[in-house]
Amino acid sequence: MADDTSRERETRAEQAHLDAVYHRLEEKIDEAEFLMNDASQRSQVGTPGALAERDAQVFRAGVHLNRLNSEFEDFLFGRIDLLAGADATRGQDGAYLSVEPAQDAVRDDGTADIAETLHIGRIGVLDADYSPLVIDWRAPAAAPFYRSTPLDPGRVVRRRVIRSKGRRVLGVEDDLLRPEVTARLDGQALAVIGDGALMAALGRARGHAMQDIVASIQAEQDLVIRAPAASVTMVEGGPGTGKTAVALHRAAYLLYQDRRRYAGGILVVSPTPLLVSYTEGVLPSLGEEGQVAIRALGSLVEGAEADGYDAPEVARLKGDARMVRVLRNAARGALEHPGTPERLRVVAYGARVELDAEALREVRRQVLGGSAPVNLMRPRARRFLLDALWERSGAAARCPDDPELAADVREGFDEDVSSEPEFEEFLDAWWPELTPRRVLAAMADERRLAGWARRTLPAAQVGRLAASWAGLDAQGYGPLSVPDIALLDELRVLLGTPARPRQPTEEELLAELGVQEVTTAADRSTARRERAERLAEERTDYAHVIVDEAQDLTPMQWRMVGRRGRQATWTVVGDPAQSSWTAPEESATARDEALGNRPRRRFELTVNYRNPAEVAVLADRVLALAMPGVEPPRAVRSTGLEPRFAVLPAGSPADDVTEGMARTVRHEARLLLGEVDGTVGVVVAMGRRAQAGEWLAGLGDRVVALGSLEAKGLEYDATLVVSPAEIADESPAGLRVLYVALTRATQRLTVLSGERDLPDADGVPDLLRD
Ligand SMILES: Nc1ncnc2c1ncn2[C@@H]1O[C@H](COP(=O)(O)OP(=O)(O)OP(=O)(O)O)[C@@H](O)[C@H]1O
Repeated sequence: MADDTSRERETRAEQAHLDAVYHRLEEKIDEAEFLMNDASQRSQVGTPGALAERDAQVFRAGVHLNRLNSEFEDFLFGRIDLLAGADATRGQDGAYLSVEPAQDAVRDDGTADIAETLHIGRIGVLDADYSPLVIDWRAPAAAPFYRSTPLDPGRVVRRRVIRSKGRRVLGVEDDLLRPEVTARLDGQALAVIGDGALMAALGRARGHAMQDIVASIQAEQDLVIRAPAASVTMVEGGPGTGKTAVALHRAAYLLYQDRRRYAGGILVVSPTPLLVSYTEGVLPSLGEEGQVAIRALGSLVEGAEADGYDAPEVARLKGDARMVRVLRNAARGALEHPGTPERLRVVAYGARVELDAEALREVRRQVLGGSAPVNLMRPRARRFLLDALWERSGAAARCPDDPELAADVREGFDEDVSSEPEFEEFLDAWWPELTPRRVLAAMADERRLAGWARRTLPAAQVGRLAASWAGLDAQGYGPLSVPDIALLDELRVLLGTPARPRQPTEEELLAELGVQEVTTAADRSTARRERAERLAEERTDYAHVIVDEAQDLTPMQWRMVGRRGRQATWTVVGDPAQSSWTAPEESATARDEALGNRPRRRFELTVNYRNPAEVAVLADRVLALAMPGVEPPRAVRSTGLEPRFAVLPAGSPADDVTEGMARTVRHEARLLLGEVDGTVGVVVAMGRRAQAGEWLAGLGDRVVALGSLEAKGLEYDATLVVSPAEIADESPAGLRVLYVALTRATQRLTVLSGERDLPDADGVPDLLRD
C-alpha cells in the first residue's frame, strides 16, 4: 500500500495528463469552429459543388463540436502500463498492437521497464503529432484494460482507474496484475495506489439513475461487450451480474465498431418504463445518443402506450401463443358490427338488384377464403359483391356470345353499380377498414369473444379476458395493459394497412406552384434532423435488437419484438430464475421462433456485483425453492451487515390492510433511510401497490414503493420486502418474483413478515429459513 505522498504524486501526474488532454481538446474545438466559419464563408461562392462541400463540412464539424462539448463527468478514467510487446507495429490509434509481451520484457532478475502507457477515455484524442493522448474505451488497444487478469495479464503490469470530476482529478485506484515483476517507469519504481477500483465502485451510494461501468468492466463482461456482432449473442447470468449494464455498453461498442451498419438503429427492449428511465442516461454518458432507442414492452407500438398490469390469469392468457388464433378470428369477425347492413340494393342497367342477408353471408365467406390481411381484402370484397350482383341480375344469360363484347357488357355493369353512391356506402359499412384498437374493443363483448375463442381457450376463462377490456370505448381507446400492446401489434399485421395516396410534401406543392425554395443551411440541417427524428419514431425494423430481461417476454411479445428485427443481429440477456412468466418453456419456444435459425453464441456471467454476500445468501434460499439445482452467482462483496427481520404487529392479518401494517412499513422504511445515503425501495405484492404508495407519503423522494413486478431490473441501496408469502402466492411464478425482490439491495435488506409468513422467534419467515 502506498503512502499519502505517493498517492498525491500519482494524482498530480494524472492531473498533468488531464490538463494536456483538455488543452488538446480546446485546440480541436478551435479547429472545428474555424471549419464552421470557413464553411459558412464559402456559402457566398454559390456553385452547387461548393454548396455540397460546405454542407458536408458543416455537418462534420458540427458532429465533432457536439462530441467534444459533451459534459463528460469523467472524460478520462483509465490507464494501463504495459511491458514491451512481442512485435513493434502500431495500430491506427498510435498504440502498439501486440497483446503478448516480448520474450525478454521481464529480465531474469524479475525486473522490467514499462514500455508503453495508455490512457483510456470515453472518446479517443490524438495529440498534434498523432500520438495517442487518450484511447477510446472501445478501441482494440483498450481491450487489455478490461481483459487482463492476474492469471492472464498479457502485457499489463498495472491497471489504474482515475476518478475525476470535470477538469479535476480526484484520485486513483490501482490493480497490480503482475505482482511478481518489479517494474520501473522512467527510472522510478511503479507505485500502486488503493485496493482496486471495482470495490470502490460497488460500494458507492445509488441514485435513481444507472451509472455506466466503463471504468470497471470485468473480463467476463468485456467478452460479451466486444463479442463480434454475429447473429445472436445470448447472455445468461443471475441477478446483479451486470447483464443490463453489459447490454448497454455493447450497444455503444457496436456503434463504435461499425457505425455505418448500425446507423440502421439499435433497439433496446426493456420490460418496464421504470427500467427504461433508470437506464436512459447510460448511453449518453458513453457519448452515444440518437441511434439507440430504449423502449418498454408497453411502448413498442406507435400510438399506443401501456404500463398497466393484468391479473396473473389474464396476463397468462394474453401472452399465450394461442391468442394468435383468437385474434385471427376476431380480426375477421369484427367486420360484422351492430350496424352491419343486411341487404344490398342497387340499380344496374335500369333494373333493381338485391342481395339478401343469406347471399351476403355467402359472399363474405368466399372473400374470407383468401389469406390476405383483412383490410387488404376490400378490393376482393368489392369484386365478389359485383360478381354476386351480376349473377343475381340475370344479365349473364342475356350477354352476347362474343367474349369481347360480353366482357364490355360486364365492365359496363360493374361501372354502373360502382358509380352508385349507395354501393360505396354499403361497402364502407359492410367491409369497414378496421383498426387494431377497434378489434380489441370488439373482443370486450364476452359472447362474441367466446365465439372467436371456441376450441382455443377454455370457456371459463373467456369472461375474465373480455372483462379486462371493459374500459375501452368502441374505437378501442381507454386503459390498456402491457400484454395488450403485443395483441395490438399482432392485429396490426392481421389487418394490414391499405396503401393510401401519398400526400404531396410542402416542397412538392411549392414546386408545382413554380415557387423556388429559399432556405439557409441551418434550415436544411434542422429539416434533416427533423426528418431523421421522424424516421426514428416510425422505425419498426432495426439493425440490432437488444432484449433485456428476456426471460419475461411472453410468446406474444416475442412475436412483436421479432418483427422489429427481421434482418437484425441480436443480443438477448436474461435469467430464467427471475422469470415472472408462468410458462417459461413456451416462451423459450417463441424466442427460438423469433430468432429463427441464426447461429447463437452463448455467454454466462457468474459474479453478482450488486448484492452483498449477506443479502445474497438469503436470496439463494428462495432460489433453491424456485429453481432447485440452479447455481446462484457469486457475490463479491461483503458488508458485515446482516439482513434485518421484523414482524407486523400481532393480530394484524397480513391479507387485510391495517393501520398497524402501514405504521410498521413506514417505521422500517424510515430506519433504512437513516442507514443509507442513497435510495430505499419498498417492495410489496402487486395487490398492495397503491396502498404502499400512501404509506410512504411524505418520506421524501429517496424512498419509492414498488409492486413486485415493477422491481424488475432496478436496485436500491436498501430494500424493504413486505411479506414474502404474499409476493410468492400472487402467481404461479411467485417464488421467482420473490427472488427478484430479494436481490435488489446494494447495501441493506429488511424483511417484514405477517402471520401468513409464519415467522419464527427471530422473525425469519418460513420461506427464508435455512
Ligand atoms: N464491472 C462492474 N463494475 C462496477 N459495477 C458493476 C459492474 N458490473 C455490474 N455492476 C453494477 O452491478 C449492478 C447490477 O448490474 P445490472 O443491473 O446490469 O445487473 P443485471 O444482471 O441486469 O441484474 P438483474 O438480473 O437483477 O436485473 C449495477 O449497479 C451495476 O452498475
